[in-house]
Amino acid sequence: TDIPYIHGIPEASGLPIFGSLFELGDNHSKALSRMAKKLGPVFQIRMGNRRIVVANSYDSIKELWIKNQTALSSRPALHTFHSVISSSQGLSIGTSPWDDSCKQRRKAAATALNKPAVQSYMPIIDLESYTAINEILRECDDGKADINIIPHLQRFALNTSLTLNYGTRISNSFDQLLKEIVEVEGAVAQFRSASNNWQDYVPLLRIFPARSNAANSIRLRRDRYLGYLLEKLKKEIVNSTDKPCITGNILKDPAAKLCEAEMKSICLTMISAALETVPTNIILGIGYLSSPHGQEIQERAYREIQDVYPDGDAWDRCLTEERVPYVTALYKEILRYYTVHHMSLPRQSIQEIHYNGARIPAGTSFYMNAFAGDYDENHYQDPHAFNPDRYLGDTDGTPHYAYGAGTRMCIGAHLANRELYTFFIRLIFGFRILGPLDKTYAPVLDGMEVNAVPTALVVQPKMFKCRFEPRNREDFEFWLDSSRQRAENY
Ligand code: HEM
Repeated sequence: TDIPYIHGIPEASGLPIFGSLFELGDNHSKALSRMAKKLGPVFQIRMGNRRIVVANSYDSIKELWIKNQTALSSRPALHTFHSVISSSQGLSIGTSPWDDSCKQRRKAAATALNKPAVQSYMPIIDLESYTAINEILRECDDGKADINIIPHLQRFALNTSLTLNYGTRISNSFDQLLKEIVEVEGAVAQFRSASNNWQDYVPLLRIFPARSNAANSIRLRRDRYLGYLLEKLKKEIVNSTDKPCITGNILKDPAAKLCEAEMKSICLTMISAALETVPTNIILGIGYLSSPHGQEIQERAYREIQDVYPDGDAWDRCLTEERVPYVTALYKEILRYYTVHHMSLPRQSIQEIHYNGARIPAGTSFYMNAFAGDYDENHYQDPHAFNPDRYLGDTDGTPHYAYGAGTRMCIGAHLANRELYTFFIRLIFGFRILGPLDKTYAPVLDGMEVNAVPTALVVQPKMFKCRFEPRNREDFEFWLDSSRQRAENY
């Protein structure tokens, strides 16, 4: 193994050469939780020739990821992703080992995603959530039609990412470029998934070229659209027809200390990071709200929105303030309950870590079983129940591990929270979300079983349908009109 056996940390038994790869199967989070029942919350496993320390409880994650955050600030380099997929456009921030360039890119991106910056992007969230909700309104047939909302939400996420980065919007759901980006980014995520790429752990498997060829073809397709978007923006800047956006700001800023490759890295980070995570949480949240229990949650949220906004101006006011605690609690519970990155993103230590008397050497890989941490019965009361109330009142510390934890925690969390809040305020204020008439399309509600592709990096919701019954069409048209008018002036 890359790192020798670590004394003082229990070890899962495994096979020669493959280690625990067979036992881990398709669903790493589930398999690791099973192993944790025998071995305790923290143990070491071998995946091929890599030794990995895995944390499976809320407190052990806190101890390793937060208390030891300086030591745990790097990311491991994996063959498929780091040598094949990323050889031309560079690495995204979330896959970069900790070095000066990573620090600089992380800092630039974090500045572009801090609170004041995010507030300046709210017109984009206004426009994109308006567009998606308007589409749902046109399709809903006053609550009589069973709707699959996934395509609407994919377009919302992609347009938000593209507009933030390049000032570009795709005006039609069925645009080729949209399909291409969604397909390629989905495939890239598959290459990052730990359970899909045995050649990352067993070097012998790299002599079979099929997987590398597939990764190469995806890389070329990704290069094509990233290049197209950047060139388009550069032309717009020359013609002074560009819209304000992150990449444009960096391109135009002579003081920006980033080279072209670093800027490209930020662009691909922003596109890939938000593309699946935000819409998946919205989709899963809508699925839950459409259930019988979801009806109670919606009605309570609706009442609380009305209490805060008796004049009916929640649609606009949610862009500038977050004043309905129950809706904040709702999106936090959606983030915890579904924890869409079950295994977060892998880490590598840069210093020795002392844990429970064991000395874990620098250079060790660490996996966070975030789903297990977010369902830890020693931390959450009745974790399998969907219950926004757990986030009301004084709640100390990290509410959940959906955004990871520590030094390399998600830097888009604030933007994502604002998107989730805006979307749910608008949806719940505008519609009653109901289950489908055709019950074969009812959503799966279990946080783990809802995932159609357990090997994927981010949960892929199983397809479901639901109905949207406008609470008051007249009010709705008025709100949509206010967003439309703002969009025209944007
Ligand atoms: C609900 C939506 C989102 C979820 C659940 C999510 C989740 C995560 C997770 C689990 C990590 C790994 C953290 C760790 O290792 O501790 C991460 C990293 C990251 N996320 Fe997010 N994310 C979301 C939205 C976004 C958005 C909107 C952006 C930016 C536009 C973004 C940008 C990033 C970046 C740049 C990193 C890498 C940080 C680093 O490696 O230093 N994320 N995210």
